[in-house]
Amino acid sequence: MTEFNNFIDGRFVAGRGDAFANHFPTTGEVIGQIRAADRDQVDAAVGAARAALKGPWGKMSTPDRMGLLRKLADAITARFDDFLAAEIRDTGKPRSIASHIDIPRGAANFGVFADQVAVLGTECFDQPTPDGAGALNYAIRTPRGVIAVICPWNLPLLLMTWKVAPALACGNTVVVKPSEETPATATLLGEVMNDVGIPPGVYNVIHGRGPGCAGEFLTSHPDVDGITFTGETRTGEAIMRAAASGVRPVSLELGGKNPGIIFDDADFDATMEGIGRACFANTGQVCLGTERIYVQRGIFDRVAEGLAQQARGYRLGDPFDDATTMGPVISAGHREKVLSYYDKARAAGADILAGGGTPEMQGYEGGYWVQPTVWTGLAEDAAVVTDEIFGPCTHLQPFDSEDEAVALANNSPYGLATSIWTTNLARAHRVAAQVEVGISWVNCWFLRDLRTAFGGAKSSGIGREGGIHSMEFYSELRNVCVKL
Ligand SMILES: NC(=O)C1=CN([C@@H]2O[C@H](COP(=O)(O)OP(=O)(O)OC[C@H]3O[C@@H](n4cnc5c(N)ncnc54)[C@H](O)[C@@H]3O)[C@@H](O)[C@H]2O)C=CC1
Ligand SMILES: O=C(O)/C=C/C=C(\O)C(=O)O
Repeated sequence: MTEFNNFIDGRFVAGRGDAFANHFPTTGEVIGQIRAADRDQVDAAVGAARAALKGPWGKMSTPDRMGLLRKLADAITARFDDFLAAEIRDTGKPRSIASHIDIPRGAANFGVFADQVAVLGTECFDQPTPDGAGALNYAIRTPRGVIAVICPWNLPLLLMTWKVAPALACGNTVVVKPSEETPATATLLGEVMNDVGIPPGVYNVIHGRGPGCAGEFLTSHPDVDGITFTGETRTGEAIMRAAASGVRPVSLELGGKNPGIIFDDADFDATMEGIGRACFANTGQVCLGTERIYVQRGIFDRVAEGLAQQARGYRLGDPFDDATTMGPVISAGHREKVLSYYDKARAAGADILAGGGTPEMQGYEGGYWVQPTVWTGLAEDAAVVTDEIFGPCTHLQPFDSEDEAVALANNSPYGLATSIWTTNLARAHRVAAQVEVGISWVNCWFLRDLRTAFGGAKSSGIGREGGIHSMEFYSELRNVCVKL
């Protein structure tokens, strides 16, 4: 059984907070024990991060830091199989997904932000003065300081390094609080940090739950200079309240109820492939996933049947078997939440085109399984159509006109992402500009260029990360005005 310890100031230390079990979602068996950090240990982690800022890390040149980030990318790749096994055991996600998305992106994030900091410039202004000599204003970029990184369980290494890499690139130090469901890859990264020579205190990991525990101890710590978070909107609100004390900046990437819009001129096969992934990839546990689909009436039945067939075609099972295409959801609690929506859909009179319950899983009876599910026929104010479910399920609704599709898509407090499927380019541009989201995909989904702005509108978040936008959050500009 693996013991997940905290990583503070370059050393692994057993937590003095509560201890709780880590489960393998495929079977439900206990595979590890997490020893949460208590308040003093969170304090020690923040203290170590502060000391590292003042120490060798704070004094290191940007090229040297970039060199270490590139080494980190290489070192993750060198230990690819260890990271892969750790991620699969924590999440139950199929190897086919983790080996193509989670672990490669975990490494790539460090390379991308090393490149980004290499081309980072600042502004400069000549200023006329009454004496005619002028002044020169130029900005220098300073790290924000100690960054708290609060992560979810759906893409643990990918989302954690998406924040840690730019934070370190800008010269900050970090204290990471991984999800209590997925402690493994953040812990393993501690070993890699030591192996490549990242100074102690630059990267710290504290384990534990959120409210009243390590998460809250960290976000409310007065010596934290900024907080970055991905997860549920209500948690984002709690973190924002904590950040108000001390006026600390936050970057929040929150929930979604993302609409897909399919026009009748779409390339049918490509659309079905893309929208299917958008609904079911990672067992629907992707904040960008599509839980509402609006289909132009003429092709509604064909799309509905195509999607239902896809849902029925998933192969659930052993994540280490390459034939497996869908894993369980993350936990017993999350399964209960997802299934409660399956019940609500049935009670509200949905047409269940596929799934709608729990699969028979011989040999994996204790696992957290749910069936990939497709519904239609519900009103737009049904809970299944309004709430983020975060499971392998979606609801289809017909529309007649472009304006109606846009209005339906925008009828949500969330605004994270959309995908628009059409061969009419003018319409694609029009609709992409009108849907109130941070990310509009046209004829694709989850096609990521890591230089682009990533984040949500409305209740889906505050701020953008990615490329220069990450640099803006993880550094501060100081203007220097020189009288000539
Ligand atoms: N990427 C996303 O958008 C995600 C959305 N979710 C949604 O959120 C629901 C709940 O899942 P959870 O894992 O409970 O998400 P969550 O948002 O509560 O947890 C995410 C992280 O925040 C921490 N946290 C929770 N409360 C905190 C607080 N008051 N202060 C500081 N840290 C805190 C947790 O320990 C975890 O590390 C899911 O059912 C799903 O609908 C969950 C995970 C990811
Ligand atoms: O590609 C990314 O950087 C992020 C993808 C997914 C999420 O943010 C999420 O599911 O929370």
